[in-house]
Amino acid sequence: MGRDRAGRGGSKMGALGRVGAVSGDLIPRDGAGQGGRRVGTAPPGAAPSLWGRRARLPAPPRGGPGLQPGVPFARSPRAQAMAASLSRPCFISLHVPYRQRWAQDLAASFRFHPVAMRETPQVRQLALRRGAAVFLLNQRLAPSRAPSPDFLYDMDPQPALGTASNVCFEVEDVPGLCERLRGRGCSVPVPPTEVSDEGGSVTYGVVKSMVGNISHTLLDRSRYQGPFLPGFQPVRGAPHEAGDGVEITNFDHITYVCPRGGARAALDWYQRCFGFQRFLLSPQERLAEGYVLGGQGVGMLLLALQSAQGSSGPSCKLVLAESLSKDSPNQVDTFLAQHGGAGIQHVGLCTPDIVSTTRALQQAGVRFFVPPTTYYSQLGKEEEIRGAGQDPRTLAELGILLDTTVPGENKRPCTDGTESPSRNYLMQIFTHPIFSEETFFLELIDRRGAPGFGEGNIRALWKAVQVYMDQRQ
Ligand SMILES: O=C(O)C(=O)Cc1ccc(O)cc1
Ligand SMILES: [Fe+2]
Repeated sequence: MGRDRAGRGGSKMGALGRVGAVSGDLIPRDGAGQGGRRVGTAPPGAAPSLWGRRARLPAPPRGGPGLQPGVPFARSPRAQAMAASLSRPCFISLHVPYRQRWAQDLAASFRFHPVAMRETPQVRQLALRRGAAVFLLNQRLAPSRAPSPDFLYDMDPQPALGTASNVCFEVEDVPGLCERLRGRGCSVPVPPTEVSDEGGSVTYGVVKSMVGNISHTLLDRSRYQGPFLPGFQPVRGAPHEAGDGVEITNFDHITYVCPRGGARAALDWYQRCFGFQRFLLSPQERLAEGYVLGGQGVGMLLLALQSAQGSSGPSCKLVLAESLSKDSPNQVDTFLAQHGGAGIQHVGLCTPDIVSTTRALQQAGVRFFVPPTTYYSQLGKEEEIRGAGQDPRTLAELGILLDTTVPGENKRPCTDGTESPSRNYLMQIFTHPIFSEETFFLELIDRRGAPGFGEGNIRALWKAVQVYMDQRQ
């Protein structure tokens, strides 16, 4: 099992179980990181971890699993065993074709900070971080038709266009999980591999999902004390995050576009292979059908699931979208056509202050979808926004959507007879696609007690994208 991935920059890599892993060419050959060295101890003067502190687990949601939006169902013991320790994403990999503009946008406009870098003659990999949200940007430095084995912690999706193709989860037992997944018929293109440098060692493997080009890196970094991952050099002088108005704390959810008939199959796969649990997006969702949005030119099926809240941190939400629309073009079918198949359509970034973050990002040049003009004037919307304690003019000016999960039910009468603001609502805004095609985009989401998704917001997004696409035709 495993393989040597020798001679690639900045780290020692070896097939697991072998003694004397081949050393990488940028690392002094002093034996550090090989057998005999004590792992798990920080080297003297080690830089602080760029991952931030590991989150302490909030208590799991209580009451009626599966009956409320955002609350997962109980798992079968088999799924529970499989799920043992999938964390929320460590990083999401973006791949950009040779010579295409990259990184500048995420760094300059989205205010993600370059924190660690790895370069070989063939590839450059740059980690960009904001809060606990880390994107790994990958690019080839030379043209080639063959898949490059040179991308560390990932596989080469050989992109013809920019794509977000890998989600990395932290797990406790990489070899064990890879073995179990192989036993379930999954393809494991990168078998468990150990990589080390002076900060310690990590083990990772890459498994292909059954959705389009999406793969998952399974990573154990419990024995690593360095700033990012072995093989990466910290980027010096990374700017301080405070004070630019942008507050992004972590990845909230990842939304996939699946081919027709594919969402249910993907749901089954994530339940069976990763032990993810289904949850209802909204109270209107019916278990057997999923969340079907129809009418007014919208046609989409959504299914949602999340990883178990294990010992390794908060869970990861996945939303699976499938087109039911006969109208074309629409955002889901257009994604499939331009992306060349299923894949990650957008990533939701959590913010505790969507107004300030949207404003700061707009000033930095980020373009957002504009909701239909009727959104803020629809019956009851202004009251809903005010009831939530937000200002309708500000939200309209910035294009932020607001949805209370169950309109009307959240208002809590105060003892003096007035109503206090609704407590359970969420606010969202969606960026234009970040690559040159109409495929991958980002979302800001500010959750105020609402763990699910809002029907009004999804409809408004659908329409906003539709208007944008119609204009570009
Ligand atoms: O509301 C959200 O944030 C979602 O992620 C749901 C969703 C899924 C697919 C779309 O094309 C639009 C919205
Ligand atoms: Fe989303």
